[in-house]
Amino acid sequence: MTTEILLVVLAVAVVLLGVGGSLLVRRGRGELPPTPESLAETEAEIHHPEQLAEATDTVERPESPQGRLVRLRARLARSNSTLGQGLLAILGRSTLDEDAWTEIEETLLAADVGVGPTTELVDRLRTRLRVEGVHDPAAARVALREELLALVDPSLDRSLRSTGADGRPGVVLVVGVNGTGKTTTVGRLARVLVAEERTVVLGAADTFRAAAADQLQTWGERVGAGVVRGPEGGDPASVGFEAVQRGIADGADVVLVDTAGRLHTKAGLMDELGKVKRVIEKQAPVTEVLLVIDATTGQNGLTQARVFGEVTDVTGIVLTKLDGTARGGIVVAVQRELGVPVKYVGLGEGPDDLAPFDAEEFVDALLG
Ligand SMILES: Nc1nc2c(ncn2[C@@H]2O[C@H](COP(=O)(O)OP(=O)(O)OP(=O)(O)O)[C@@H](O)[C@H]2O)c(=O)[nH]1
Repeated sequence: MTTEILLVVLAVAVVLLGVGGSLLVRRGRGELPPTPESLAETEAEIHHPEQLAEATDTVERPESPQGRLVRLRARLARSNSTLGQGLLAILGRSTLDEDAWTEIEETLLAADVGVGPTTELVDRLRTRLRVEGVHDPAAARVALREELLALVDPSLDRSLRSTGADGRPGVVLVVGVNGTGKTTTVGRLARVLVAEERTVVLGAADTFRAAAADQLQTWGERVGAGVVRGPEGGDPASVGFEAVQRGIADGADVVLVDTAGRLHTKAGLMDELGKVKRVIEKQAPVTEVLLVIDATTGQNGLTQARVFGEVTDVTGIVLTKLDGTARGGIVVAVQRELGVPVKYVGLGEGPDDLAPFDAEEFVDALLG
């Protein structure tokens, strides 16, 4: 008998706790706790910044993006020592014969610079050293630096297009195959923007991977950014829509939308990304489409770039994991492939290891 009473009390407590918890999560929206029906596709959960600030003890202050590439240049130099130091060693030889130029070519190709840009660089450097009668290693280094720089192209506009018009937030759509570090990049970009004193809302439109939304929520909580997420397997476009709607309502500066990249057929990908963009643009124009590519995947990364470039208007590239590869030349190859600039590079696993890309810093880091 006593056991039965105890069980009843326990059951009542569990029910009360459940209802209380649901109300707590959804407070301020004047709604009842969610029913399975109310978690329909179009329903996205909204996590307000003030709720998040309460939930976390301390909101972090991320490192300013300025100077990050300088801080991280040692990682770039270390992983790409064969490229920079290798080229300098060959150019430092007393005579540059055919074999030496073949070696230079092979070094550039091994670093994923790509056939076209490699031929261009070798031809220009060769002509230049001959015409200018360069013999000493210091002068050869200056010439190499200038030619590498020309390939990376310092004239490209690498600023993030994150400013909206007419009082609406800028909208940055982040696309790419899952596993490239896309979600991590969205979280890191939020930190870059928060460090620049901008307010951010994150949209977890990668509804196919529940962990992606959880990850994003953690990133958001750490910097006090609101996160809009939907039910697992829900409609990514509606999450994007609600994220931008929330950004407008909160007067946020930027909305960053993480998308799913699990689709490998071009038609499916086109349908999905096209729909996300179209639906979002009922609220505000997408100001930037960033493609995330894992630098360690070489040719595979370039193939991905090609496919994404065909299905959506990519306006900027983020190259992740550049600290873990000797293929730094992919910066050149991928820019050529898409005709759009690399805007950020990932150089480590830390939350602030995403650096705004700078052509001169990059080339100087390569040459050590
Ligand atoms: N060394 C290094 N690791 C990175 C970099 N960018 C991301 N990572 C790591 O890669 C791991 C996760 O990347 P992914 O497996 O691609 O997962 P994700 O970030 O959720 O990415 P998506 O699946 O694309 O959404 C994490 O441990 C990140 O810290 C980088 O630039 N350098």
